[in-house]
Amino acid sequence: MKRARLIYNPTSGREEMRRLLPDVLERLDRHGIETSCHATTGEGDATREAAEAVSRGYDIIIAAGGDGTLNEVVNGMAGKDNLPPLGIFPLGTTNDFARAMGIPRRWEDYCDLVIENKTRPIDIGRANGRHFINIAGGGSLTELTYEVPSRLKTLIGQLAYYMKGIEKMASLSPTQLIIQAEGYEVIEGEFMLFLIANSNSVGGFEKLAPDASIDDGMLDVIAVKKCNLAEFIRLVTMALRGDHFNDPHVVYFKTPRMEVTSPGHVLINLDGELGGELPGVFEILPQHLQIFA
Ligand SMILES: Nc1ncnc2c1ncn2[C@@H]1O[C@H](COP(=O)(O)OP(=O)(O)OP(=O)(O)O)[C@@H](O)[C@H]1O
Repeated sequence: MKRARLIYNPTSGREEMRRLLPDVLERLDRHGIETSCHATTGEGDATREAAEAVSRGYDIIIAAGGDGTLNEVVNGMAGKDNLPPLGIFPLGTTNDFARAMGIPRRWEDYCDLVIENKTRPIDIGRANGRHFINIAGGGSLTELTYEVPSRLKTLIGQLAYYMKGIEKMASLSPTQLIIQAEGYEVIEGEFMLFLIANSNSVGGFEKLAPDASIDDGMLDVIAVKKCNLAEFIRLVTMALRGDHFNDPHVVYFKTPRMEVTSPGHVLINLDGELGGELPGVFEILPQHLQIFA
């Protein structure tokens, strides 16, 4: 018998996990996976539980919830030795990461992947000691993810980000950044934002970093140089189609590690959550975690 720990956000996805729980547990148990559960109670709880599950030597950890819960679970696990593989039941609105990994929508299909032990290694990003799996970034526009009220988010999903984004563009301002990436000369200048992608699915922009691969040991960095509102809107439209790489405002490169500093006050966004502020050291932990996928 294997032992699994299922950490789920009971409020995610119209409380879907509560409904599915008996069937999920029964299916796993029938195939030799004895699963105990923890319903998260609020911020930070999933991180504590995941760290505890690693220490207690569970064979499998499963995170059920939105990207927030997943990020918390990864933060509880990453950096430790002897990590068990991680399963993901995507229950949120965007589920960026699960989409990038091609995780099946049907819970039955996903349980079967866990039962058959189908895993693949993934890179984990680290920024000033905290971890991210999808994307990190900074600059005024990346701050909008904290400002979308969560009730609005669940009501109308991704549209909320775009609405807030349009509202925010009017007050878009550049920041002075110094970017020191391993393998490159120092880049210094005024930027609208910088994004560091680990996977290639970012808030509906599937073509933002089409080359980003989850297991290549590299971060894909996209920085947008100072431009006016019209130019920026044009760039966003181009980015939806993946045509932004030839634009003179776009700096794009891959690196395993980089340091970003600024004389200004710049917040760091990690997987849509607030992750401290610059200066920041961003690095990749190559193939650090096994995911059922
Ligand atoms: N019982 C709970 N009640 C309220 N908030 C919770 C609870 N458990 C966890 N949380 C918090 O809710 C945050 C968001 O959760 P999560 O991302 O799983 O759900 P979501 O908002 O449905 O997903 P998405 O962000 O994709 O819309 C988590 O980061 C966590 O801090």
